This record gives sequence, C-alpha cells and structure tokens, in this order.
Amino acid sequence: MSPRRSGQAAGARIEATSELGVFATLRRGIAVSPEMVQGAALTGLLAVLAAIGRVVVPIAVQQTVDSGILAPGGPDVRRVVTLVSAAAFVLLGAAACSAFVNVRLFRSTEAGLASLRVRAFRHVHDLSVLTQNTERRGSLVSRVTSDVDTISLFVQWGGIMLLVSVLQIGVATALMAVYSWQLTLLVWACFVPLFLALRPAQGAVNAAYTRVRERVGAMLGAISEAVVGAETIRAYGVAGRVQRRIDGSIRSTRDAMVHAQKLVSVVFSSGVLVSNLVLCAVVVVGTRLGIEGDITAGRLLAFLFLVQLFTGPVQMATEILNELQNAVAGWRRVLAVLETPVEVVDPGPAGVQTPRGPATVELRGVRFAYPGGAPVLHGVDLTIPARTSVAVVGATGSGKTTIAKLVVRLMDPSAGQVLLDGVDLRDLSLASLRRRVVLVPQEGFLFEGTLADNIAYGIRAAADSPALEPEARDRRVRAALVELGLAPWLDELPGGLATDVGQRGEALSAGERQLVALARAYLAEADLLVLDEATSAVDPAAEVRIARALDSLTAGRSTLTIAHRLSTAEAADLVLVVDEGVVVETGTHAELVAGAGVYASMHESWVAQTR
Ligand SMILES: Nc1ncnc2c1ncn2[C@@H]1O[C@H](COP(=O)(O)OP(=O)(O)OP(=O)(O)O)[C@@H](O)[C@H]1O
Repeated sequence: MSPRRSGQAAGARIEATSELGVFATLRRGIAVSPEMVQGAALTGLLAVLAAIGRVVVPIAVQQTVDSGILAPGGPDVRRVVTLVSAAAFVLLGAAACSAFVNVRLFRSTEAGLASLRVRAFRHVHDLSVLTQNTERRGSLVSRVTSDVDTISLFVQWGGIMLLVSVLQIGVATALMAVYSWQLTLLVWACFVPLFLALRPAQGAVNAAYTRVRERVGAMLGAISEAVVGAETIRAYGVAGRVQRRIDGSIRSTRDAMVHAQKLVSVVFSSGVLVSNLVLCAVVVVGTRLGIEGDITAGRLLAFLFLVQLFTGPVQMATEILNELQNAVAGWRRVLAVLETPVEVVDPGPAGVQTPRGPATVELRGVRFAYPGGAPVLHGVDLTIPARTSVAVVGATGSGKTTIAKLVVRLMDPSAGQVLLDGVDLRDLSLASLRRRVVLVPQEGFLFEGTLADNIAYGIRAAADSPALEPEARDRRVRAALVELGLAPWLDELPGGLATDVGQRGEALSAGERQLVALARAYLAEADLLVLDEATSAVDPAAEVRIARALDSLTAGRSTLTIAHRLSTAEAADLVLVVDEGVVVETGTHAELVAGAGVYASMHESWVAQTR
C-alpha cells in the first residue's frame, strides 16, 4: 500500500512563517521569482559605473585644489575650468547610468513580484479546503497582498539603495586608501564595531518585524470577518464586542509597529552618532598628518568628501536593514504558503481520463478525520449505480456532507478509496473529475455581476479556448433556464438576464439564489451531481419551481443528494442511512419504511409531524 493510500488526517496547516534564515529566505525568494534577477549582470555593471561616478567630485576637488588653485606657479584657472568641465561630463554619464539602473530594477522586480503574487494565489487555490480553513480568509489574503507589498517596498527602494550603497562603500574605500591609508584605517576602525554591534540588533529588529507582519495579518483577518459577518453581528447586537476585538487587534498591531520602530531608531541614531564622530576624528588626525607633510590640503578635503560618501550608505544601511527585515518577514509568510504541501494532488495530464457517460461511484472502506479531530467516518462502503438517484439521510453531524466532499474530492479519505467508474479519484486528472462531477452546495456562491454572468460560471471550456461571445453565452444561459422550466421566472425579473445579483447575490431571494445554482449546475453538463439539499424555507410556489428544475437537472444523471427532507429520500431510487460515520441501512424508501431500523423510526416521527 502506497503512503498516499494510507494518508493521515487531511489538511496540512499553513505555518505562520517559514523557518528559513535571512539569506536562505532571500535565496528561496529569488528562486521562486527568478524574474527578479533577470538582466542582473548588465544592471550590476551600470550600477558600478554610477558608483564610480560618485567619486568624481572628491577627485575633482583634490585635483582642483592641489594642481589648480595651489599649483606651484600660482593658481591655474584654465586647469580648474578643464577639471570642472570633465567632472560635470562624467557626472552626467553617471546620472544616466543611475537612471537606467532604476528603470531596469523596477522592471525586473515588478515582473518578479507579479509572478510571486500569481504563484502564491494559485497555490492558495490548490490547497485543500481543509488547509485553507486552518487560517482566516483575510489573513490568507494578506499573505498574497500586503506581505508581497512589503517585499516590493524593499526590492524597489531598499534593493536599489543596497546595491548602490555597497558599491559606493567599496569605491569610496579604494579611493580613500589611495589618498591616506592611515585615515582609511581610522574610518574602518570606527565603523567595524558599529557593524558588529548591528548584528544582534538585526536579530531583534528581525523578530520585531515578523511580529508586525503576523499582527497585520491577524488584524486584516479580524476586520474582513467582521465585514463579511456584518449582518449577523447587527442581528445579535454584538457590534460592541466585535469592535472591542478589532480595536484590540489594531492596538496590538500598533504596539508591534512602535516596538519595531523604536529598535530601528536606536540603530539609526547610533549610525548617525558614529558617522559624526568619524568626521571629527578625520579632521583632527588629518590636520596632524597634514602638518607632518603626509597629506596635501586637496587630499584631506577630498578625503572628507569621501568620508561623507562612505558614511551616507552606512547610515542608510540601518534604514535599508529596516526595510529588509520587514521584507524578509513578508517573504517568509508568502514562502510559508508556497511550502504548504498541496494535499489534493492533481495527477494532471498523466492522470486517467475516464470517458463521459453514466457515472458509477463507489466508496470502499472510507475513513476520515478532520485535522486534529476525532474520526468522522469509520469505514463507509457504498455504491451509487449509474443513472441512479441516491439520497443520503442521517442525523445532523452524522457525516453526510463529509461523504459528499469526498465524492467531489474536495479532500481525500484518511483511508480507503473513492472510485469513479472503478478508478480511484486520486488517479483521475482533476480536470476530468471536475468535468464529470459537480457539487451543488446548499448556498451556491454568487459573484458580483449579472444573473447571466453567474449562471455562465457553469459553462465548461478548455482552459485555452477563447471566452464565449456575450450573445452566444446569453443564448446558452437562456436555453438552460428554459429547459429547467424557469423561463417564467426569468420573464418576471425586470432586468432579465442582466439583473444585477448584488454582492454575494444579496439582491436575489434565497429561493432565487438556489435557482441560479441549479441553472449553473445544468450548464456544467456533469455525469454525476452531488446535491446538498437546501434547508432554507421558501414559499410553496418557489418550492414547486425548484422541484421542477431539480427534476430536469437530475434526469438521466447519477445523483447523490444529501437529503434533509424525507420527501426527497422518498423520491430517490435508493436511500442510504448514515449514523455516526457508518452506513447503517441501504434500500428503497419503501423497503426501509417496512423495516424496523433507524429510517423507519425517522419516517414515523416525520409522518407524525406533518400530520
Ligand atoms: N471542517 C471541519 N473541521 C472539523 N470538523 C468538522 C469539519 N466539518 C465537519 N466536521 C465535523 O464532522 C462531523 C460530520 O460533519 P458533517 O458536516 O459531515 O455532518 P452532516 O451529517 O452533513 O451534518 P448536517 O446534516 O448538520 O449538515 C461533525 O461532527 C462535524 O463537527
């Protein structure tokens, strides 16, 4: 038995953050978005040229002073003019290189970030519903949006500055060494301790920003949950309680931010302090060297300019560090999503493609446990013969919906097999499975748009085929509604197919939303329908309409209905009774009623209620 077949409880958790170190995170981040370093060699070369251009001013100052103003034969104005003109020319070139570096970096990082977003979103989509459920939706969204934004802030500003700064420090050091090795040693001797002191500080800043990203994610999760659940919150008058929870999460985000910024301020101020102390030391020691004839006035002046060039990036480095930590924290959260294994694995084109036609489904010894939960199904065996309507009934929490989710492969069983026409679902290509099997949930999700847009979600087309023309699409939607006997309903709608359904279909009634779900499923032309019967009560006229549409939808197809009403079970070809995760009875309605089992007693109390 392969490990896959004996799978453990489904639904891997999405870790809060990846465990990778800073450099490993950056390496992995770039490996995930290789577009970010596309053309890096030329960009690097241009950046070197731009950095070299920055030392033109100190060189020009030294030359102007030593061989122009203080020339042995008196000030040489022509030489000064020539030197300044040459410097201006080189500066122009350096500015052009710098602009190219910016444009190139922006282009490549934007491409890298866009593909990171796409990859992260696709991965979120591929994760099993159970894995998605381990995290609040808002927090999951923040990983694909705001966390990627923090990376973007760094790579587009900090990344450029980091590249320019490192080069600037290198070029400045080389030239400083040419002018005075003693003063160069002095500058480095002052900065090395700062660099060393920065390392532990970097760890603290890193941890602080990881906390900030987590709190931002939690805050977005709490806010989006409150927005989505606004109606329930109002209905139960618990706005105050929810508001307090959100206020708390905003406050803790603020506290985490302030703490991180405090650390950054300390690090930044130390940088400024050390830079100024270094300048003072260079003036004092340089003057002494000058008096002893070891350095000319021009060289000392140029050196002071170079110290500025050196300290600028070092101070900036603390700010870049800040952005880097923030970005690494964001990157880790995005990478944690990408590292979460996809448990419902699609064998892809290599998978079995079963031919279209009447579908037979079989569950063999299926066991299932939700992540961290007790087993819910304890060895379910059942068969849905082709073109048969099967109703599953049972007490609430008995495992009916779990069976339905396994049949459409929203998740895989912990043990046992679900087979479609004799093929294990895990061996079937997901595209082939989705084409043949459709789940009609109790409350289908309606997207913002028109009635036609929403029903047309059911139309299947190959991924590479062009979208249907609006007229052709509307014709198919209208035909589906007519075939389901829903033409009179469509005529009643003032906007017809163009009726705006509102957010999540709020502009439609519960019964109308069910009709949309049925029409959508009809267009999907599936071989097997898995219907979670709606429990929301609708008026008798709508009930008749829904029942008629359901009849047309299920005619000639295999159907598995999670029946909440015994009238549905009565109309089915076969009834399965589930009790505490086991199928306890199978038979026709008449057979089961005639028996003395669970179904017979359920039926008895139902009859007593309806009388
Ligand atoms: N996502 C989940 N995570 C953890 N446990 C779950 C999850 N979904 C369902 N369960 C548990 O699994 C058990 C079976 O749930 P299931 O939804 O299959 O029952 P059901 O028979 O469809 O109930 P109902 O008729 O109320 O819809 C229940 O005890 C439920 O608490």
